[in-house]
Amino acid sequence: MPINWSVFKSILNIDINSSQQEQLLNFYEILKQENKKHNLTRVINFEEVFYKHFLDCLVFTQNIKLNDQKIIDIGSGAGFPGIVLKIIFPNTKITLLDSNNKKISFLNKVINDLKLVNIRAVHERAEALSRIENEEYDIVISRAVAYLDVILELSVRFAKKNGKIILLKGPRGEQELASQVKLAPKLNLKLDDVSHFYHSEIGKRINVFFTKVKETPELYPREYAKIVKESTKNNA
Ligand SMILES: C[S@@+](CC[C@H](N)C(=O)[O-])C[C@H]1O[C@@H](n2cnc3c(N)ncnc32)[C@H](O)[C@@H]1O
Repeated sequence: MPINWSVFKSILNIDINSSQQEQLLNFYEILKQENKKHNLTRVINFEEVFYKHFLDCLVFTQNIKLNDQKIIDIGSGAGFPGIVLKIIFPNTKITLLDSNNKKISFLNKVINDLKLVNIRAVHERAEALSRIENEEYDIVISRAVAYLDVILELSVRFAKKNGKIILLKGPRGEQELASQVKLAPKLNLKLDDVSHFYHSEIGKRINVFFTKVKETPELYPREYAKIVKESTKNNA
């Protein structure tokens, strides 16, 4: 089946050139190949990867202009959204973070094979790395990593003052939103926008945008076990 690249424009108003198309195809081939060994993603049929990974990762760019920002993708997994963002917005500077070394090896292979620059993959936990890379990023993004209040606390310290935290969520995002009401002010975050999107092939997406208004209190992020325990209690 021929690939309908025009949907980047028609659905998301994104212009994509032939070298970006080639990079996405190469990314897909590496993913398919390595998935046989490492079980990186459930979604592997090309059409599904095209809509449910590539296009899905770009929906939020309708709400924010990407150019040369410094971005960290927490829990990047097989490179979503970080690798897709690098291909489509090559001037961004991207850190891909994951606590699973198998994912980091895969991400390094993609970076090398596609000859991507100004992008690195780091094997570490978010709560540990954010104490080191404190307030270094313009944008902190993640997709499908944890419940909304948990990922918010894991993200917050990475963001610069006035930096953005963007959570790419599925249909359950709406219900998870209640968990930010008490937490966001403690983290010095302001909820900017909750963006609802639906497309028959991509599905229902809820993207949540925060701005960091002041520096992060020393307490945060707490130990992972504590964050999850409180989240479970609050969201029971
Ligand atoms: C369900 S996968 C999602 C991967 C990718 N973002 C996507 O949307 O396909 C969640 C990833 O987050 C990573 N992860 C979970 N908790 C983490 C933490 N505290 N620090 C860094 N990575 C974490 C896991 O290793 C896993 O690769």
